Amino acid sequence: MSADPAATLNPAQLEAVHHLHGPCLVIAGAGSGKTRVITTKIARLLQAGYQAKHIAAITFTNKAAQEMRERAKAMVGARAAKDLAISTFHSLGVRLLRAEGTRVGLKEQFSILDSDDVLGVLRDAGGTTDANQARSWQWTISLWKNMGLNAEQAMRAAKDDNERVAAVVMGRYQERLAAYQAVDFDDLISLPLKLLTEDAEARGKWQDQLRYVLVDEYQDTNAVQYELLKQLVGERAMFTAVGDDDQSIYGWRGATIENLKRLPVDFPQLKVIPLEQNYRSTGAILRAANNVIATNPKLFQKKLWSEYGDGEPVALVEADGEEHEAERAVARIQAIRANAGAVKFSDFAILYRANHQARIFEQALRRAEIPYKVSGGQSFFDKSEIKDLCAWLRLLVNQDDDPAFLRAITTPKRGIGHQTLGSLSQFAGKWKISMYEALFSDSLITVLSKKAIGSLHEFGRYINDFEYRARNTAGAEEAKALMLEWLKDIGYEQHLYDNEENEKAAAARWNNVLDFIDWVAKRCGGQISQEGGATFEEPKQTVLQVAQTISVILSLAERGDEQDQVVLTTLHASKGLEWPHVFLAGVNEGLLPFKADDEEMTPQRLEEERRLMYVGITRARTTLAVSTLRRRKKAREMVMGIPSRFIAEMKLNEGGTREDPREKLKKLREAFAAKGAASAAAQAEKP
Ligand SMILES: Nc1ncnc2c1ncn2[C@@H]1O[C@H](COP(=O)(O)OP(=O)(O)OP(=O)(O)O)[C@@H](O)[C@H]1O
Ligand SMILES: [Mg+2]
Repeated sequence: MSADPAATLNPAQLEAVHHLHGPCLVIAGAGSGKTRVITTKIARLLQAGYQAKHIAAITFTNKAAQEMRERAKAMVGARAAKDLAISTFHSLGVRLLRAEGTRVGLKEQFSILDSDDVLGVLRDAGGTTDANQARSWQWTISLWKNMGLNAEQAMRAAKDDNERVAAVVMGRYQERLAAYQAVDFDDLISLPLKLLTEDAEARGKWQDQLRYVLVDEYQDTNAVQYELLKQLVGERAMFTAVGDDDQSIYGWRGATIENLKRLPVDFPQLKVIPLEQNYRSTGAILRAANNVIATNPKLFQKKLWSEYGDGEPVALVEADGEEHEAERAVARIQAIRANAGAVKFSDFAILYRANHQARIFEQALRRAEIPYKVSGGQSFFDKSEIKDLCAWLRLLVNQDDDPAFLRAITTPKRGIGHQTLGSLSQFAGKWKISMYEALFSDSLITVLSKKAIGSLHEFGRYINDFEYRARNTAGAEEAKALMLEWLKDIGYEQHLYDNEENEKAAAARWNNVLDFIDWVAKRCGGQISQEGGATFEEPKQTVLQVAQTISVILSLAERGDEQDQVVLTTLHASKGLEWPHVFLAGVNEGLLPFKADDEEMTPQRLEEERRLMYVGITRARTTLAVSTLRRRKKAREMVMGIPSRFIAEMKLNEGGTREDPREKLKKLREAFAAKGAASAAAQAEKP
């Protein structure tokens, strides 16, 4: 361990790190080093004699937990770090239930239901096959559970008939979970809470086990999590919580800022420490962030300043549509990398409000051969339907690609069974040829029936025929027609509907397929009509040529250096993280602030969206681009894009020279001293 783990902290951070004998709350803006306080404090606690296993740090996501473990490891060494209990509230809950579940009526082996399982149980409990109905119950019941309500209490709290029905379903749902010996995610918090509240012995044991608790992102805890924390720390109240009320973005999931207000009431000895220096962002970025959040009512007054100077102004990108926006993002990445030395791909993040916004960026990044990863959501190209289609395209390009062959021949199913394919594969292995080549071999008859060979030949002929057509079809419109014909030939749409549990999911997949087809077709050139009606002429390419480039792009992206990738992520999942270069996409009314068509925008919702914008801006260290769409796609239609009110609130044209007051003072003093020295020198020169 380094001599003093806190060597590079400022006095306020040090105060938080060294405050060991009582509860401590660090409340401070983004990038002020709150998480750094937590990791350093872990080292400090070890130094002060705490054993690692007695220290629990609670983070908001598994990823954050992993990162904190890495940081702790670097600071205190792998041995000490191993025993630290660094986890999310949920995984801490799992640990408690695995150890003590029998005390709250669980068998030793209980199961944890994921969201799909829960929907299944809810449909059963509510006697419906309607997935949307089940989803709405799931939502309501989860909120109730997070507020600490049981079914009876929920019934009393219910505001209308819908909610009363939900409360009845909740009762039946809980009965079923008990019968199945299963818990859902919310139970992972509420059952440990019940345990610690009602069982003094268990409470004593765990308070003795986890002697010091640290909580990051405290503003996003919900009521049940807060109660659990209270039970864990008990009267001794040895804990440090850090948070920022301006970054509370999970109100929709039951997180409540009340927890911040309650802390000093429940723990009168609480030491509250503000941090004011930001170590993350340039002045220009910080000013934009401060300006936006200033519009929200304040719980705690915070003034953030940075020593880093103004830096580059925040860039405002105005794009003609989603595709243009993605091109602009790619161009920025390329320009920044070209202009500055040693900029890695992993220095860039593209942030957006909703998952579906990722796809167009993915496609543009692929086209530019820039490695990327979609964090906290599924990549478009990892979706099974897109992988299916890519397998077919790969097979067109190279019939000897066995994995692609296997995927294509089995999706959709065409009555060729596993046994047939197994024999074909063995035969191919024996003769060291590809499965495709094996399929046309005369001696295949020694291992397969005539009927099986007949179906294999049919598939082989189809591939040949498709390849021939792909070789001879060029231009966007023609390409699209060919590909739609192909999908019809192989019955792909039907395949999706046969394999998805509900129609909505199948329709969503089919939509992805159509998007993919459009994307491929556009690359085939010719007369292309752009979003919004403009057309232009591109050199024509055949479908086969395009399939070739796509195959290359696909394999490139898969081989890409795992670490060095542009990050695509939602604003919610970006919390706590930072990148040198951030591109904030789709900053439009309706998208950010997000507003559903049937939704009435309450002031509370708007404030939460504004905090989300604040989170987004404050992820950036060196450059920030905020992008807005002049036109945007809404349900497959183009609508006019209205710049988000948050853009005006950033006040990008104002200021730019506003200095850190301390900097200003220092300069004044220096000027004064210089002046004094000059006049002294002038005096001295006088005869
Ligand atoms: N005293 C310090 N001196 C230099 N750099 C620091 C100091 N404290 C923190 N940093 C750096 O500043 C950046 C922001 O710190 P950190 O992530 O801890 O802030 P935070 O308050 O947790 O931010 P957020 O609210 O976004 O979670 C990190 O790169 C961190 O290493
Ligand atoms: Mg943090």
